[in-house]
Amino acid sequence: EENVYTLASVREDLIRQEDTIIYGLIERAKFPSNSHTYDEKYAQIPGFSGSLVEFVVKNTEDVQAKAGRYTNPEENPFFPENLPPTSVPSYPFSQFLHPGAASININKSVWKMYLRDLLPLLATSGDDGNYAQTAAADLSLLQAISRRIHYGKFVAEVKFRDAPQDYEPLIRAKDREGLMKLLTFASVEETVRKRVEKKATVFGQEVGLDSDNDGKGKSKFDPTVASRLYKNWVIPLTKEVQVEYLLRRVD
Ligand SMILES: O=C(O)C(=O)C[C@]1(C(=O)O)C=C[C@@H](O)C=C1
Repeated sequence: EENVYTLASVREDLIRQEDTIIYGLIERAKFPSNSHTYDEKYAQIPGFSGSLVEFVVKNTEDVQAKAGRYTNPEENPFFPENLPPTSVPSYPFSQFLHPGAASININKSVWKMYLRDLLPLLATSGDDGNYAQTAAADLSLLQAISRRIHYGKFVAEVKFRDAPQDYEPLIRAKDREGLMKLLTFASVEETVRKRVEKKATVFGQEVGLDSDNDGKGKSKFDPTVASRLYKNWVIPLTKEVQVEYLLRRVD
């Protein structure tokens, strides 16, 4: 098999994805809240009903679907309805996941969390007119967060293969609570949260040539937003994906 997933390799991948999410936070924090971006009544785009951010995300997903993005089982669209098929030659992505994985997409929850919970923490209030740029920053951050959360499918498959005898009885009994307990590693979660806050502090600081001033300037965003994002939403939703995946794992 081309792509071998192990608990160590999926955790390494999750660590690398932290960087992408933190850069995404920094890029979005560059803009103020720009509430018109999210206002359905503001946009008035001919032939489209919805907000500017919906317009940008839907249309970008259309283009990326044609370019093959969603043939990779690590990717999940926000608007899977009416997405065009890929128009490029297909790549043989490893079929590591159980086929039930394809029916798991919790991007509706990710979207709601992003608009309702994350943006108010991240963006200072204000309006600078850069709505399209704001929507583009939202899109990359949403995609990074979604990819991380749905990576729970791979984490769960690895855990199942490592200990089917522990998982199978809980799956058959549809014991969500038991599964949640079995897949949880509290100390790993704590390490993740602390590392994310440290990375956010380091990546968000001003870098100058005078080392006396390093880390003294204004941070590009509040690093605790990154750790709160992980603690309150990213880790819980990754675990929800793991439970949903496992419940479909034995048929
Ligand atoms: O590393 C794992 O084992 C995971 O399942 C990932 C993760 C996370 O989202 O960071 C989720 C659940 C575990 O309790 C620890 C960490």
